[in-house]
Amino acid sequence: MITVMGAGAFGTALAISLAEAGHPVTLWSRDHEQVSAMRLARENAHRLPGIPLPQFLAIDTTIPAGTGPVLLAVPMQQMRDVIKQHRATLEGRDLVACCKGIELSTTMGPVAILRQMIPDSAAAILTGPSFARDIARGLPTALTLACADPEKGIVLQQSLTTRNLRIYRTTDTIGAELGGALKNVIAIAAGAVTGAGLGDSARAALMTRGYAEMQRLALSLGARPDTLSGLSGFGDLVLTCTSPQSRNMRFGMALGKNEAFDPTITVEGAATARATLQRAAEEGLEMPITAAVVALLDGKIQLRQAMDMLLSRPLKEE
Ligand SMILES: NC(=O)C1=CN([C@@H]2O[C@H](COP(=O)(O)OP(=O)(O)OC[C@H]3O[C@@H](n4cnc5c(N)ncnc54)[C@H](OP(=O)(O)O)[C@@H]3O)[C@@H](O)[C@H]2O)C=CC1
Ligand SMILES: O=C(CO)COP(=O)(O)O
Repeated sequence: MITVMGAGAFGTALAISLAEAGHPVTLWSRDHEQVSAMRLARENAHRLPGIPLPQFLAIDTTIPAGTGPVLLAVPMQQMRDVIKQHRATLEGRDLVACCKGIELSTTMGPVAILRQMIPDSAAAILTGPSFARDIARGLPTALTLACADPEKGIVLQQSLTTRNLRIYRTTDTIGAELGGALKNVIAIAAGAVTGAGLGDSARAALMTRGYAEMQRLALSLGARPDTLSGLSGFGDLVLTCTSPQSRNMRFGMALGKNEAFDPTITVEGAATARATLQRAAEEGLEMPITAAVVALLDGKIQLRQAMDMLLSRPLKEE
């Protein structure tokens, strides 16, 4: 039995794909009302409207006991609390983080948190370019499964691959989690540039220099270059910085247009930008785009000033 914790857009999409592949799957939510509504309507009307839930997908507020893998598809800043509350049930099981970000209070990534909280379990992360709605509609997607234990990695890769989820494997958990976390920060910046109407050329420059920032921090923290250039890094950066399906990009677009953005929508890049800047400072690294995103979020500068700051930096070699 595979358990997916978090009946948000991503958790629901993964549960649909896995259930349709014939796996016994339980989709867990903390919310009794949401569970009743999903059971009745066979739809997650709040987070993934218009997509039917397979009849054989179980939906519950209780995590089924057993030994099957557990996918944690809750937002990054909530993951530690969720694990704390369910630690006894999760102990000894293979745990797969399905979130993208860096914890603000500790600057730790999801795999590091899993290892710290439940050291007896295998800790992995599933990440890469994939919109929940695309997965749920059965469209083809490719993801990266990172697990430091190569044998566990193979088992998880095999059990989570479905007709429309093609999963690649790596042991580089640092690279995989940082790629997914940092691309959201750059997507906010790309959205801001787009929202302000600064043009596709500016966005391409920003994505490229943003990628350089991602590499700078990730390589300094021990990531492998090929992970950053793979699905979880470059791949997800491209998707998120070019599609208004991305909430991080849409949030950035609102910033660029000086418009309000619905605060109930999950935008992982905002807290992660602050955590990233803190971590970069500890490493003695400059991350000017991330710094500009944080200053914009804090209302310290306007977009034009952010662009001027970036454009007036000392000229250097690429
Ligand atoms: N959406 C996408 O296309 C993709 C998302 N991701 C990643 O997946 C992660 C989750 O995002 P997504 O599913 O889109 O987010 P959503 O906003 O759609 O859903 C978040 C879910 O987490 C639940 N949740 C939040 N806090 C808690 C808590 N303390 N205890 C239990 N459940 C909680 C929410 O429950 P409730 O409704 O009760 O608040 C909700 O079901 C993010 O890190 C995101 O980056 C990755 C790839 C694609
Ligand atoms: O991570 C994602 C796609 O890979 C989803 O991006 P958003 O969280 O910006 O919607």
